Amino acid sequence: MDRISLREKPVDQLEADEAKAELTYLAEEIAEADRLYHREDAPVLTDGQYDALRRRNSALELRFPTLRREDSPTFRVGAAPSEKFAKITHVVPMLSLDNAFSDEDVSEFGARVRRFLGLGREAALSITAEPKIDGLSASIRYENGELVYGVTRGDGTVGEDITANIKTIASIPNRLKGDNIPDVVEVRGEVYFPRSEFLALNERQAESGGKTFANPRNAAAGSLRQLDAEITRSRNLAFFAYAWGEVSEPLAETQYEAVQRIGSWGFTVNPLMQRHDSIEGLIEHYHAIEAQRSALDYDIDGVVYKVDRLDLQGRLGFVSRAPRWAIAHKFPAEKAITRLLEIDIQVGRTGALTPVAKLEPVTVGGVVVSNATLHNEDEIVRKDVRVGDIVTVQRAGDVIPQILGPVLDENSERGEAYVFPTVCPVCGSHAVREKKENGELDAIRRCTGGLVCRAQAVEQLKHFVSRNAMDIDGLGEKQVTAFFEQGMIRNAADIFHLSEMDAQKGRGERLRDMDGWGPTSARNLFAAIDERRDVELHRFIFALGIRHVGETTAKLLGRYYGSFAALREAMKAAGDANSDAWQDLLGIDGIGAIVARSIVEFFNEEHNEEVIDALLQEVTPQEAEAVQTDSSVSGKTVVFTGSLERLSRTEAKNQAESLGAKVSGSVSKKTDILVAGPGAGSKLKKAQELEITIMTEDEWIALIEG
Ligand SMILES: NC(=O)c1ccc[n+]([C@@H]2O[C@H](COP(=O)([O-])OP(=O)(O)OC[C@H]3O[C@@H](n4cnc5c(N)ncnc54)[C@H](O)[C@@H]3O)[C@@H](O)[C@H]2O)c1
Ligand SMILES: [Zn+2]
Repeated sequence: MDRISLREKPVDQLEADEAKAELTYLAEEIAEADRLYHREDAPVLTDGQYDALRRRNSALELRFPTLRREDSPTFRVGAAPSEKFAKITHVVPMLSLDNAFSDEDVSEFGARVRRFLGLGREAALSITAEPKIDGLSASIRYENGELVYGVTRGDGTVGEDITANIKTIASIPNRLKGDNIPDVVEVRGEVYFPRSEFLALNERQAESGGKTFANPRNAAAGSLRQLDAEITRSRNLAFFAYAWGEVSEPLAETQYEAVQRIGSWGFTVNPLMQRHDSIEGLIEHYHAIEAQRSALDYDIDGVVYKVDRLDLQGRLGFVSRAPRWAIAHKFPAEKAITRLLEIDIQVGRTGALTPVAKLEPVTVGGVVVSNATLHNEDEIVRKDVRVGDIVTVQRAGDVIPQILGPVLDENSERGEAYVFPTVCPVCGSHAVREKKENGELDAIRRCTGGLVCRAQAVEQLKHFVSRNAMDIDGLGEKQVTAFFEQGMIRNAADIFHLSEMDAQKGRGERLRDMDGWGPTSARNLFAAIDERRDVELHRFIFALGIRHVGETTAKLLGRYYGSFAALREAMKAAGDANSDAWQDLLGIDGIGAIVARSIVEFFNEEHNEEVIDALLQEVTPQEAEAVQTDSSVSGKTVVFTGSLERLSRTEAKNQAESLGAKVSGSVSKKTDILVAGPGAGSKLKKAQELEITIMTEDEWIALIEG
């Protein structure tokens, strides 16, 4: 999700219309993140990124109160319940919490509460502090001590009915214990996934081909929000009670006592909950909890403070999505220090080379980390991370831990600066960084050996056989992946040997004997493959999977060069940046420098050449559909410039091409005709210098119609 990069402009420098646009953007972005996180249990942002979006939104609304949207994230909690579940409306809404990120934020919270209540600085104010459990909240309703239903928070007003799932959780009683039980009580708290179970769950999931989870919170959400409660049961979820919803009688006078009372009914309440009379006391306890964090069997992401007296809570009430009497003091991201053993380069399915740090295993926030990302080449340089260094690793509530940088002192003995490979570690082809539109280098280095690179093979093969490429009947993504996995094809050329290889196999081992195949379908497949041996040129070019070359570019290339041999020869020549071939390629209307460079790199990578040679043994791409060769402009190179009045640019271009002309975007010695409309500038001047035939639009039309 590239879109989430925060706009950098300081809030106090924004104009109202900019702020308005940004508020719209933030509302959409946050709503989408909420949906993915709360409903799909599949977040795409880190919690840090998400919190930053919300903070920016609040800052904007503070500065431009009138621009606050009706659907502002400030008013919203969570996400609407999923259609998968029946809905239950909360009698008492389930809200979120405001966040504090620093000690000052906590002091400010205390001051705010005192101001609101009209309490002087000396007046007593007791506040509880307890871990903020990173799971998902649920409300469980009891009538006369019997469990009636369980609900998720949903959007705070309406939640999802998860009664069957809740009943499978051992730490949630089906019947409340003791004799001190209200007629009606909704116990609220957090369902979480014990850490001790988390790694084991992921291992089991991976083995059985199921979904693995990024962290215990997602595992908890994914396990609880199941249609099949037996799956929930198998997951050993746990629950901490810390709050309540509707009650038929007051539970106690204070938060602390109310929670202890809930505990007496058979619920687990958190043993780290304390009461303090000063902000200093709270912050001290915060640090004490933080220090134990990695030893706890549950993930926590902060400490929640709540005004202890329930009568004061009642007076303080709520602001939009959170109570005024509570705040969550979030922990900074978790860090640890360890040694960087090695930098591994992994090649992705699209050829991207990603550096992965191999670490001496270390526990970060309760999870053993032995791999971390280094993002890309520039990051390694910027942080000057070297193999052998002691480095700081961070895990910020998200999936992949990252390396922050080396920890150095005068005595550090360091290795050489890391040199990022310029060849693909998988296939040995060149790996290059593209220049972007703005002239900067792309952060990602990619393998150019698209046709030979094992890392890219499956994706390449899928593309090769796809509908708009070779379009082989009966050979789709599924089949080609299966053949690859069975070792029957490694690259595109192998497809054309399938039938031959198959014929050499013994009885019971041939394709016709395989699951899902039979004599007819196997025969049909081989026939379909044979039929595509004389594929159209543009399909063949597209099928090669050259980066940036889509169907349109493939057609342009096909039309311009006419045959595969001509294209290939020209591209080899274009490897020389001073060549006419390179200028020619750049001149093709519709092909920019980035695309051109990528094509040339592809054809000049020797590994690709081998596969192209092998392919050409099997496939004979047809010459581009014969264009009219007897027209007055066939074979001529034409450039259009200035504004055209009778034809649109595209029309003029298509027409010229269908008459066998080549349309170029720039004037060179090779240009035969320049069609110049009003407003023509530098191209006209250049054509005059080169003494090229110059025509008006009318003259051009007369020429082609004549
Ligand atoms: N990564 C993403 O895309 C993404 C998207 C949405 C939300 N989030 C995460 O969720 C947070 C916002 O979600 P939220 O609205 O649930 O707010 P929140 O998680 O910051 O705080 C409210 C919740 O804390 C929970 N909680 C845990 N222990 C508690 C305790 N002892 N007392 C009271 N409540 C306790 C309750 O479930 C409550 O609903 C963000 O700060 C972010 O970390 C991430
Ligand atoms: Zn490669």
